Amino acid sequence: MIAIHSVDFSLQERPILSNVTLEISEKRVGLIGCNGSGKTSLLRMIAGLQEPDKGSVKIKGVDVAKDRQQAISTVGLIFQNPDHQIIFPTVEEEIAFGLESQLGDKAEAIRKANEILEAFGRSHWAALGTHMLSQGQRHLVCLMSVLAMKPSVILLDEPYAGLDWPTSSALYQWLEGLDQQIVLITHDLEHLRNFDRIIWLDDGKLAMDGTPETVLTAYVKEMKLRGYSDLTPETMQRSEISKLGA
Ligand SMILES: Nc1ncnc2c1ncn2[C@@H]1O[C@H](COP(=O)(O)OP(=O)(O)OP(=O)(O)O)[C@@H](O)[C@H]1O
Repeated sequence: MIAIHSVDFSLQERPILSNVTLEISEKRVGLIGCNGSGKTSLLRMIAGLQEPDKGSVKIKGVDVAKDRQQAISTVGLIFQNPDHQIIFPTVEEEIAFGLESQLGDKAEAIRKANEILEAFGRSHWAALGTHMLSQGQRHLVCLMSVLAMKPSVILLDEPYAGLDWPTSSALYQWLEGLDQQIVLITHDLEHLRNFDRIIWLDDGKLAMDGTPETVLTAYVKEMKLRGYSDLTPETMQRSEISKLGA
């Protein structure tokens, strides 16, 4: 469903993603890697918010960077930082905004916004100012805004960051029950144990791609190796990742 072909992307002449090719049809896909390895950049590309310098990203055959109208109803991205997403003064307006452009009906959009608020036990938030909420609460508003629109692909960048334990558990169960395809970035590997596929990015390149058992095991081993040693070029050479051909 998601076809990423030979993608290169640089910022200020620094390579961020190099020759990334992936065909993703699995329902639950985890994206892992160290800080700065290019995970968010790749997710933004799948959402069509960033065009690659070279190569293409298509969902169901649609080039998501070129056909924005089609992309908006197909794919939803929940940003790592809610302040990059929230634009409206109240929670209800924020959630209803995307729904209104999707449905073309304000009253129906407001009804659906309140439906999702109720599903998350947050009906009392509807009239609250978005600026009055904590960072974790604003994150939940972003999640509800995207989930309410039911895109066929949902992209989540660190969705559990900043959420308290009950909200995090509720979100986990909510995501498990969704029929949509999910691509999720997280540093909390426990959330990925039941996933269908894990993609590991390292320094903008594909390091490993496979089942959680294979990839998470290799990743943890590599991270321990990096954490316990000084990362000289020699230790990098000896590390697992060089054996993986990354
Ligand atoms: N606007 C920007 N200008 C310049 N460099 C940027 C910009 N945005 C990201 N980068 C760089 O691109 C690289 C990849 O960033 P990206 O956010 O994709 O990594 P990430 O794997 O999601 O990291 P994290 O786990 O810390 O969220 C980083 O080295 C970062 O410094």
